[in-house]
Amino acid sequence: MKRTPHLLAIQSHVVFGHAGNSAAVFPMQRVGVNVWPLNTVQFSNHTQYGQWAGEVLAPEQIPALVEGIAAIGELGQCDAVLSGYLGSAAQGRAILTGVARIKAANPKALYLCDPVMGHPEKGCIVAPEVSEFLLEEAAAVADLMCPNQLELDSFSGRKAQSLLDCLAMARALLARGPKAVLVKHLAYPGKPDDSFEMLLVTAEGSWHLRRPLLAFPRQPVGVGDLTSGLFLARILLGDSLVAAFEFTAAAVHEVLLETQACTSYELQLIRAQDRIVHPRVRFEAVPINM
Ligand SMILES: Nc1ncnc2c1ncn2[C@@H]1O[C@H](COP(=O)(O)OP(=O)(O)O)[C@@H](O)[C@H]1O
Ligand SMILES: Cc1ncc(COP(=O)(O)O)c(C=O)c1O
Ligand SMILES: [Mg+2]
Repeated sequence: MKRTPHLLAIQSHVVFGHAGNSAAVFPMQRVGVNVWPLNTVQFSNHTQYGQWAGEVLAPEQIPALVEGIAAIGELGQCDAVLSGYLGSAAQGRAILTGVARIKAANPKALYLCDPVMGHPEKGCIVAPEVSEFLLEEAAAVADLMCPNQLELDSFSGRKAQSLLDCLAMARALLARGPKAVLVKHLAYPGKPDDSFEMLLVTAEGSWHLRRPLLAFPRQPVGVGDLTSGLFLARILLGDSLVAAFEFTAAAVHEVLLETQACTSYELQLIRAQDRIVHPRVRFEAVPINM
């Protein structure tokens, strides 16, 4: 019988709705991964509501919890670590300590870093030290990185001018260490208005993917977290990087279709759960030869 992979997911938790682990854990479980959620914050709701209650986990708790799993002899079972929104660079460093401990217990374990930096136009920006930490420290350790274009722009210190420019920025990030860079959401002048585009860049090649851009009165939150979680889950389940990329785009699109049909602000993960596992749509990752 094929072993069920185990994945340590270190990101935020919201009591109501879906962001961070609250967007990623259930879909990753639903596709067949044993998820170990380690919640970096517990908030009542995601921050785009403009107000919330709750607390941030003390950074030292992250390696302490990892050590607790080591103490019961289970850490070697961990096949991957996923990290998302960081409250501070200190929290990021605590995650890297945990990653090093896990890689010592299982040298094959993968680390996917989603370098969440928020959207300045939504009033959500991370401290410059977090951006610096992600580029200078996390990128060197991460096996996979999943920025969106805003995050890539922030790493590059300028805005992308074309698709080729996005590709160059993703390649520059790849050169810092990861084996693959998934750009979850492209933005560049001249991008067709009706499409939502993504990019996968590895040492072997680059692939571009288009899916329909859906209209929402308010952009749902947690899409990025859902995207990086499903991408890693499918890799652990044995997909190639390109297959995991195509699967993720299709599954996320299904969730967005359901969310749009319900005119809901929060992602409709429960209603879309069967289609997350068996998306009806398929989007092709097209190789880019430039
Ligand atoms: N097909 C789509 N149509 C319209 N909006 C989408 C679509 N897919 C994702 N989005 C929106 O685009 C943004 C996704 O960008 P991304 O950077 O990947 O994630 P996030 O901002 O959630 O980290 C989110 O605001 C999400 O609500
Ligand atoms: C608590 C929390 N976690 C994570 C996120 C990131 O969500 P997204 O996937 O949209 O980047 C947000 C966004 O507002 C948030 O409020
Ligand atoms: Mg994000």
